[in-house]
Amino acid sequence: MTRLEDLRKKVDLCDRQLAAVLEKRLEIIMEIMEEKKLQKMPIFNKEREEKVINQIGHYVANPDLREEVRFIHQHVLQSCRRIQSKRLFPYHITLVGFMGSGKTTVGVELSNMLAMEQIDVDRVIEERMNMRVSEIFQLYGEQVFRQLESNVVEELSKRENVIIFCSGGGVVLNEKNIENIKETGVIVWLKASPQEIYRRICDDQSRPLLKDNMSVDKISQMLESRLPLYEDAADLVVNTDEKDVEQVSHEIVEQLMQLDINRKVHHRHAINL
Ligand SMILES: Nc1ncnc2c1ncn2[C@@H]1O[C@H](COP(=O)(O)OP(=O)(O)OP(=O)(O)O)[C@@H](O)[C@H]1O
Ligand SMILES: O=C(O)C1=C[C@@H](O)[C@@H](O)[C@H](O)C1
Ligand SMILES: [Mg+2]
Repeated sequence: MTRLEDLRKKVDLCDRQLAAVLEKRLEIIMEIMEEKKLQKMPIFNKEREEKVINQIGHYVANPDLREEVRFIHQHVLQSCRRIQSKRLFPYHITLVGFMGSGKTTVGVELSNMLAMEQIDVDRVIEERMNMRVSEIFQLYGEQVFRQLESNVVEELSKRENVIIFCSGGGVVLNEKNIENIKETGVIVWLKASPQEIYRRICDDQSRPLLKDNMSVDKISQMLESRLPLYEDAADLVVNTDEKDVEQVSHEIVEQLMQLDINRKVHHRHAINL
C-alpha cells in the first residue's frame, strides 16, 4: 500500500466515526426537542449554542485547529436546528402585515433561527423584472404589480420545501392569494400601530403607496381599510410594537408551537413530513 492509500484509509475511518457520532447527536437532539416541548421550554437557545461552540474548542488539543473545529461545529448546530424546524413546522411560515410591520426583517431573523430558507415576494418580483417595486408601480401601474405578486404567491405556495415566506404588504387585497397561501402555509400577521410604522419607515422613500404622502394619517387610513383583511387571513397574530426583531421571532416560534400542540394546523397544511 502506498503512503497516500494508507492515509486515505485513515481518513475513511475518521469519516465513519464522524458519521456515527453525528447520527447519534442528531437523534439526541430530537429527543431533547420532544422533552422541551413537553416542558414548554423554548426550543432554540442562542446562549446555549454559543456555549457549545466555545466549549468544543476546549476539547481540541492542537491550538492551531481550534477555530476550524469551532467553525465546523457551527454547521453541525445549524443542521440540528434545521432538522428540528422541519419536524416542528412542516408548512410554509408566511408573514403578512402592513408596510414596515417587519415581514422582511423578521423573516431573515427567523430564517437564521430555524435554518429555513427565506423568500421575499417583493424581492422575487424585483429580480424577475430587473426593476425596483417603485419603478414597476411607476412604469406599469399597481394592477400589473398585483398580477405579478399573485403569480409569485401561487408559485411559492406550491414549493415542496418549506420556507419562510415573506409577503408584500398588499397580499391580502386579493382573496385568491390568501387561498393559495393557506393551502400549504400558516399565516402570521405582524401587527404594528400607525405611529410605530411611521417611525420605522418615514425616512425610506422606496414604498410607492406612501411616497407622496408619508404621514401617520395616511398610514392610519390605509391600515384601517386593510385591518379586516389581515384579521380574516391570520392564523396567528404577533404585536410587534415595543418588541425587537429577535423578540418578535421568538414569539412567532412559541405561538406556532402552541398551534402544533392544539393540532390546529397539521390536517390542513402538512407537507413533506
Ligand atoms: N420589531 C421591530 N422593531 C424595530 N424596528 C423594526 C422592527 N421590525 C422591523 N423594523 C424595522 O422597520 C423597517 C421596515 O421593516 P421591513 O422592511 O422588514 O418591513 P416589511 O414589513 O417587510 O415592509 P414592506 O411591506 O414594505 O416590505 C426596517 O428598517 C426594520 O429594521
Ligand atoms: O402594502 C402594499 O400594498 C405594498 C407593500 C410592499 O411590500 C410592496 O409589495 C408594494 O410596495 C406594495
Ligand atoms: Mg418587506
